[in-house]
Amino acid sequence: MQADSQTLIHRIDVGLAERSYPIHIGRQLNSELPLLLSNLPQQVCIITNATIAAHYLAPLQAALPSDRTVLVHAIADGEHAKSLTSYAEIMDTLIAAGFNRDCALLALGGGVVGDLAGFVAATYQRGVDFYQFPTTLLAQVDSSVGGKTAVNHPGGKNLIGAFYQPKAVFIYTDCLNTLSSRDFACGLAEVVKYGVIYDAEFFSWLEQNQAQLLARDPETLAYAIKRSCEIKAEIVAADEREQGLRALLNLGHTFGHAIEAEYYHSWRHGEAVAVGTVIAAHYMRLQEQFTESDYQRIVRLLKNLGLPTQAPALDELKWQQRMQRDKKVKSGRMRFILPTRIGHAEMRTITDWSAIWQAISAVTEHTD
Ligand SMILES: NC(=O)c1ccc[n+]([C@@H]2O[C@H](COP(=O)([O-])OP(=O)(O)OC[C@H]3O[C@@H](n4cnc5c(N)ncnc54)[C@H](O)[C@@H]3O)[C@@H](O)[C@H]2O)c1
Ligand SMILES: O=C(O)C(=O)C[C@@H](O)[C@H](O)[C@H](O)COP(=O)(O)O
Ligand SMILES: [Zn+2]
Repeated sequence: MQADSQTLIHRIDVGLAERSYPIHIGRQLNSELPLLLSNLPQQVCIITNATIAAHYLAPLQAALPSDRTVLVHAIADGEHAKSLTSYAEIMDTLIAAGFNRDCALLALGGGVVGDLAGFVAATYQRGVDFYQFPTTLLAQVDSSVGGKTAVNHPGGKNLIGAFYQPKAVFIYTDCLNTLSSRDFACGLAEVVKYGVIYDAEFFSWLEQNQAQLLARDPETLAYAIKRSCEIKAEIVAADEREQGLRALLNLGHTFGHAIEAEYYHSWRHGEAVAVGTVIAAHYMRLQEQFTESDYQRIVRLLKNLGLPTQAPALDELKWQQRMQRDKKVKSGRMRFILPTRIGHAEMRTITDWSAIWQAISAVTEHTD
């Protein structure tokens, strides 16, 4: 690994035939960036929010070729901005500025900005180029890679969207220095996910490197991001449209999305995924298909990384209604990603609601 903060550390390719693209991982918006962006079209729109812009808009603008027409569109900060309203506002901006089909959109931000900008890119004039500049850990390890783009609907998370791949992903790990501890932990929830579903060795590495991760040690972080992107790239290349393998990336999300949809003002995606992962593991433990010791390892690691492991109180009917809107539901039957051991998970159809409810109840925080 290079120690020089100006150079690229890693490049990973997402292999999707003619839609393949690189993930560049470096420390700072660096000297290579102008070269990597030299093929940008004439019209460029950066989509971001004010919090992120305050830190990273100027360096990104400085790295763009100087003769381009650059528009900046800032959305509101927060999950509520991943909406059809924000989507329509960006469309208005692009149309008012006369942006053509050969424009490019740059998503500068976390998962909210990336998912929304990607969906705009997928649909503006039936599809324009877009580039991801993820600035949260969650976006660097997960949402910027793989082409799931979406907005939320009051009925649920990511209900309106498209599979649409970026042209390239540019990850700069020093951006994480300005991220809050809470949002940093959210990214770690998705990092832990990769260990649980796919790579037992990586899970053990996370257990052994908790302190360095929490201290945001650059080399430790670079490895965690690289390994996460490698796993995601491999899964996406094998199953871009989630016909099978890719569904594993949804571990904990059936439960997590229900919590998020009900409590989006107070719960973050990564926090809800952490709790959802615990519920999934607890369900399997109750079925005696997951060991007590693996269950305890997951709970301990998530807790140590600063994540919640207990669900908020939520009515049984609300859980059921929310989970019925999950995109994995097939012929009216719920399907879940369930770990069988650390490093391996499977998708299963479960028709016995009482068994699911038992796992949810056991993991729910009781305030009385
Ligand atoms: N498309 C996918 O595959 C995928 C994967 C995982 C999650 N998601 C989606 O991602 C979203 C969550 O993303 P998120 O956790 O990045 O949340 P987010 O985008 O809301 O960002 C979290 C907070 O961090 C701030 N922020 C961003 N970068 C910063 C920086 N470098 N320094 C300081 N503050 C910074 C943001 O302004 C925001 O307040 C959810 O909507 C989730 O559904 C999508
Ligand atoms: O890339 C994927 O595939 C994922 O499922 C990654 C998840 O972490 C992410 O939260 C995704 O947006 C969930 O997708 P959804 O299909 O359940 O909306
Ligand atoms: Zn997720």
